Amino acid sequence: MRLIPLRSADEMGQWAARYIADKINQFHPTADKPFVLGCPTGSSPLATYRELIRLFQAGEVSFQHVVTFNMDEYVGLPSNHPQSYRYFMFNNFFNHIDINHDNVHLLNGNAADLDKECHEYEEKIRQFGQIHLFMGGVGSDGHIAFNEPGSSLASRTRVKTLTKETLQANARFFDDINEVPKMALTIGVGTLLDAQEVLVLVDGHHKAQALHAAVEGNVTHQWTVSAMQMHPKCMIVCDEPATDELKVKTLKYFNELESANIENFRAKL
Ligand SMILES: O=P(O)(O)OC[C@H]1O[C@](O)(CO)[C@@H](O)[C@@H]1O
Repeated sequence: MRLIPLRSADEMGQWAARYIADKINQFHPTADKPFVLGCPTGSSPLATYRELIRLFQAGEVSFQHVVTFNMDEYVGLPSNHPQSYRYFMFNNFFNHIDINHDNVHLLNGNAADLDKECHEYEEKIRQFGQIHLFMGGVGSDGHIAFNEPGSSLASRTRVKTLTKETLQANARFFDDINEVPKMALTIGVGTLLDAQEVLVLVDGHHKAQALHAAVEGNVTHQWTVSAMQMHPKCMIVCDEPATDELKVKTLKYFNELESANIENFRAKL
């Protein structure tokens, strides 16, 4: 696991966007060989999407041959609801880049048969072989995608009941906490572990315990982000407040490991 300790959420966005753009460009995607990108929603990836749009506008990356799979979606929100993850993705990202909308895959939280929807989603991912890079955010309870505490670390895409902590955290996006859907469709921890590479964004003091669990804790279903310790290629990008619960020694170790890469990245900004 790599940990990239940066200063701020904006800097995280710049790092993650540059990383994703470089991966796409190095892959040389074509219609027959698309780059498959996994996408999260929420506040964590906003700066990354903003920067990816800027890189696209600057001609530094194209999404013409990129296929996307989103991590999760609320159950029961109309697809044009401003808080639906479909709306979020088009509004914050897809409408501003050159992606072919046929290449966009989102879970349908209004499907008549939700289990079938989840099963077919896994099947669609399999048809592309593998997700090349899955970006994710983390909840303050350590959930990755909507894999809440207690989720099987072998889980696949399925329906999940959201915890009270997640409902409270996401209430800020709704007028009233009672409007937050209580269930979601989410890829599983196993789905994420199958990706070739995972990039996790962790920002803010309220995520400090989750970051501690991810980096210094044991692998446990109580903090599903900790399963990323078992991934052969996982990079966690964080800001300063998120490191509040890390041991000084841990932070020093990762700072030293990544200092040349971070200096190099800052020099190019
Ligand atoms: O980024 P936020 O809004 O803090 O939410 C944490 C994560 O939990 C989710 O809401 C569920 O996957 C993600 O969208 C997000 O990355």
